[in-house]
Amino acid sequence: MISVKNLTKYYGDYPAVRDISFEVSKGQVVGFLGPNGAGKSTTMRILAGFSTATSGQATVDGKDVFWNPIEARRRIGYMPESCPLYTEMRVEEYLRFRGGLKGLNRSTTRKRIDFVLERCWLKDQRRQLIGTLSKGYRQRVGLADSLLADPPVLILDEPTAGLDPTQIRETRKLIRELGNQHTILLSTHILSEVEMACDSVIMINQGKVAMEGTLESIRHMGGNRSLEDIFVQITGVVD
Ligand SMILES: Nc1ncnc2c1ncn2[C@@H]1O[C@H](COP(=O)(O)OP(=O)(O)OP(=O)(O)O)[C@@H](O)[C@H]1O
Repeated sequence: MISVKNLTKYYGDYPAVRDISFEVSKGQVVGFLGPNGAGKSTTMRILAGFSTATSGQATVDGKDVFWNPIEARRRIGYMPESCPLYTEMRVEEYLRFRGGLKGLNRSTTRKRIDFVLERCWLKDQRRQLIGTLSKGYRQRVGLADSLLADPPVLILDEPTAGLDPTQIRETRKLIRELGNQHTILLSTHILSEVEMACDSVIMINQGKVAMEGTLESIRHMGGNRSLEDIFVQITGVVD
């Protein structure tokens, strides 16, 4: 469903992503795991069509991200790390606006808004100004937006960052449920999140894929140690 081949991205002279390749199969929830600055957001932004690559290939549902960007983007719901929401709009108004941008007709937009407001626990906030929402609620609006057009692929960049423990738990549960209908690539540096929400893991470090596989196979490759121990060894982060 997502295929990345030899993807490289330089910012000036700095290689943020270095020749990475990976595949995400249909229906999988995959954790994109790595320390700060590993290149997760950069890769996700490229996949979502918000940034160019220096070289390499990427397809989403068979559509080339660089050569067929409109078709590729139609298949992706992207939630960036900090959602660029319009603070002067009300939640429902914003989602209606986004539905229009995504090419949904009015009746589909209406139905989908009701669905995503319910799914993302936003029914009581539908008429609230986005600027008056707390960070956690803004994250929910970002998630609702990514689900709006019912895309087959969700690319979620640290969806639980900044949430309180209850919201984190609810969001992980939601992601798990969404995994029944969507292929999901989810970035995080929270290891327990991967263990709770994901089928498999792609670990990246310094712009390169360091290890990938199911949680079981990663633990096996790492000598049956915990995911945390393996992560610390790979990333060289010391307690
Ligand atoms: N627009 C930019 N210009 C220059 N360097 C950038 C830019 N965006 C990211 N970088 C650099 O590229 C590297 C990878 O950044 P990226 O945001 O992809 O990492 P990340 O894995 O998402 O990190 P985090 O977990 O902290 O969000 C970092 O060293 C970062 O400083």
